[in-house]
Amino acid sequence: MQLRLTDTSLRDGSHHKRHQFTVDDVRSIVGALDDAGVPVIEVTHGDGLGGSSFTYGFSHTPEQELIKTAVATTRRAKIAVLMLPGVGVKDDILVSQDNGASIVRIATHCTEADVSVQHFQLARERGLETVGFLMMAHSQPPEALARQARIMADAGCQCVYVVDSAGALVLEQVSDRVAALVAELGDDAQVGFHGHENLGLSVANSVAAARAGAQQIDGSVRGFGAGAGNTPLEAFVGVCDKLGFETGVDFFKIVDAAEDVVRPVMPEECLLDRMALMMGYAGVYSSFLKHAYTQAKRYGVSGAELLVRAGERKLVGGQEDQLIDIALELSREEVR
Ligand SMILES: CC[C@H](O)CC(=O)C(=O)O
Ligand SMILES: [Mn+2]
Repeated sequence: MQLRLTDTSLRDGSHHKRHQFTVDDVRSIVGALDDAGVPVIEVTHGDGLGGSSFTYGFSHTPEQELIKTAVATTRRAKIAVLMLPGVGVKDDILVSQDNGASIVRIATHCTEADVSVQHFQLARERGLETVGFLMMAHSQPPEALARQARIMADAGCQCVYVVDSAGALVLEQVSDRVAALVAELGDDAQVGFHGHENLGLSVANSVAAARAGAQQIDGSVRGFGAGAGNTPLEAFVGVCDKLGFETGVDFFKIVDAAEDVVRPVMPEECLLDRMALMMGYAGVYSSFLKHAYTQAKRYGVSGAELLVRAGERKLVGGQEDQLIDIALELSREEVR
């Protein structure tokens, strides 16, 4: 069986690098991944088009410069961009297309697919390939996710992803969700899976997704992504070789790219440490990790406790400022 892989290190990894990618970083990573045969490479601010802001963190280099560089560097791989409606706007999609991106991935919280309808319609009218991201997929049962996937597919989405933003899903919880989408969408759209490593299961979960019928799988070379990182793409490629899934990616080349090209661009390795484990266990959006570090340090409270409470509050993307509220709550409790 054929799987189409997307590398997200130059988008999800942007969270880990606090959005400080340079043109040189993009050139070297895209060059190496393209050479290894990775078919799709995503390049955008970590929070998607338009994400460079006080709330999410300013980009070192304007994302459209990074997208242009990726397009100029790649020989075979398609360049994808991610957008969260409201963070970015439709014009951002059009500018990205003018700069050579050919796939647009629209991400919504997994109960809010209806906000993506106009973006899918626009993208298809303009001849872009479309992907939908149902984020925080652990928070909804399979049937509810499938209903949201149907909204995206009817709007023109060609592949709907089960997105384990918190790295909280465990094996059968992945296959049940993927299978529900496959049953709902049939030939109308493909199904994909995007994993995070917060409970140490991203590769196994991606295998579970593929076995349940997912045809597109995300990963990031060296795991370079938010939280404990994404599915390490080079490991997943090796596992696919062993299991008979065809990816078209050269294992030896991608292993070299991970070590020699991607690792030097990373500020540090993505770690499965206490904070990351709390995210997976409590079901917290992986991109909250750096914000949680910042607020825990600023208010002198436990980052792990902060994340557990963020999970209890069921925070979704865009509610980063509530981490300040929780940090204040914790510091008041400590004073008592
Ligand atoms: C802020 C967007 C988010 O990082 C998208 C994503 O990769 C996820 O939800 O896992
Ligand atoms: Mn992610």
